[in-house]
Amino acid sequence: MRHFDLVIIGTGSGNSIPNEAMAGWDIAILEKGTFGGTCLNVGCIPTKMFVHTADQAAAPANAKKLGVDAHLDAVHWPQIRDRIFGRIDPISEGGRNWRANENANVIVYEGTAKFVDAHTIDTGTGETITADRIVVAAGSRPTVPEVADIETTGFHTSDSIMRLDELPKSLIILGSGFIAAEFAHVFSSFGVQVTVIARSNLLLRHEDLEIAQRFTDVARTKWDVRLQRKTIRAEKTGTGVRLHMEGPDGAETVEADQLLVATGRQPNTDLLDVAKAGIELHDDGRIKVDEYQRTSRPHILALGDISSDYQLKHVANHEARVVQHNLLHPDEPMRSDHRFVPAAVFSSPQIASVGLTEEQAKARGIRYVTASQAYASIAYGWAMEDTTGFAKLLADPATGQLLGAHIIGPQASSVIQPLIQAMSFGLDAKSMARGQYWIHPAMPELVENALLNLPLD
Ligand SMILES: Cc1cc2nc3c(=O)[nH]c(=O)nc-3n(C[C@H](O)[C@H](O)[C@H](O)COP(=O)(O)OP(=O)(O)OC[C@H]3O[C@@H](n4cnc5c(N)ncnc54)[C@H](O)[C@@H]3O)c2cc1C
Ligand SMILES: NC(=O)c1ccc[n+]([C@@H]2O[C@H](COP(=O)([O-])OP(=O)(O)OC[C@H]3O[C@@H](n4cnc5c(N)ncnc54)[C@H](O)[C@@H]3O)[C@@H](O)[C@H]2O)c1
Repeated sequence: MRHFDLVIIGTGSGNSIPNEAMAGWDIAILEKGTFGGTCLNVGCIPTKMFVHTADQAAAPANAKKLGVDAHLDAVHWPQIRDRIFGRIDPISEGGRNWRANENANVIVYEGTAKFVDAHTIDTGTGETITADRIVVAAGSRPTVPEVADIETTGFHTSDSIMRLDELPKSLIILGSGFIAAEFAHVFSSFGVQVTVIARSNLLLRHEDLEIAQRFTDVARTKWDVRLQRKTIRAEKTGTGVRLHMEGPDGAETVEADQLLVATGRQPNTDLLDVAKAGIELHDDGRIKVDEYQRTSRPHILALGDISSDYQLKHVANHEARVVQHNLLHPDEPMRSDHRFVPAAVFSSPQIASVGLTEEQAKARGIRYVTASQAYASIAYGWAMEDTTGFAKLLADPATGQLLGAHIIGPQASSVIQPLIQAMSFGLDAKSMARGQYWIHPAMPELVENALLNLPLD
């Protein structure tokens, strides 16, 4: 049986761990799917390439209020799809070739790995291997909700929807989180009739309440938004799919050409038989790790979606850097820093957030002051004629330190970055607002004014 110094399961963020300092180590990398993992192949990167294209497709309709008559002539779905994957697929293949053929100390096993015991792994290729240390970076996959006949009716998830043969005329999106919000924007901007079905009374319910409320209000002007619906059954029709639901007004149905299920993601621990390694799990199936990314078996480390509180690529990458350091420097390990984890929803409008929501501050009994600033009241907001965007901040009244920042509106994912920086480096709101120039009349004036609006001494 072949023995390795290090085995890494999963080629998403896990693939970034082997570096030159490990050139003398025997390393095995195990992958069951497409090399490069979720973000590159079916996640962040293709979705944002579609979102940018959707922003362009939506631009003519938005230009009207500025006095510009423009018209969207056509959306060439196959060309868009092939442009995006024509760029991504070679990157994945190149990454695979580099690891498999050009890294002298790395062997790639392409199969579904399973633990045999805490040091032994069945690679799923017919070969079983052993290792001194193991990194589990096996990610997550879409959850399919319990809806009668959904499997036989057929549906898409984020894994398949971006590779459709043709653009549907209509699309039902089941779910109301990140993926639902982003794909609703993409497909509706391409002219598809979109219905979004939510169990709760708001879309993006994890956001600060005022942000989720505003997003839901705007969404209702563009998409058929059905809130507080329980989906009971799916049914195949001559042209697509019909869903049977229970809602506030009783039973109802909705039909479309295609169905996208976007109801969350589950960790891939079940595929790995982790019980055989004696690794402890959370109730939701995630691997339990300590601040050094060590599992309950200290020679096994875990990172990213399979263990993290956050299903975000920048978090998986951060945790991979921590794991890499701790493998190389076991006597001087570093801790993961999850204090100020930002996230953005690349929909329309965009949303970005970091730190506490107002509801979390209240629930935890944390003292806070809050202030908002509308895009409509800054000069660049006038330029864009924005009427719905705003920034909302929470700060500690005693120290002026920021506790949370939430932005809904144009380029929110970029506009929020100085607030993430201030929180990460402990800059208080007043020093931040008045201790630097803010380029006039640019979008970050939204942040400057929100900071100045905070009722701080
Ligand atoms: C549609 C979508 C859009 C997203 N957009 C964003 C975004 O804009 N920004 C952001 O921060 N995050 C985004 N995310 C989340 C982000 O993609 C994930 O948090 C991140 O990719 C997780 O990385 P990972 O390394 O933990 O897992 P992954 O990248 O999923 O890698 C795990 C790998 O392990 C392999 N594997 C699993 N089980 C086994 C096994 N038993 N044996 C061998 N191999 C196995 C899998 O095939 C996979 O390749 C998005 C996710 C989706 C689905
Ligand atoms: N921009 C980004 O960073 C980005 C983009 C996409 C995905 N992601 C990551 O991927 C994860 C998965 O995304 P997601 O949108 O699938 O999950 P999510 O957790 O964001 O949202 C899932 C939604 O589905 C709802 N839901 C669950 N079961 C349901 C049912 N039976 N019927 C109707 N609704 C139901 C939930 O209430 C929730 O609103 C996200 O949590 C996020 O961390 C990030």
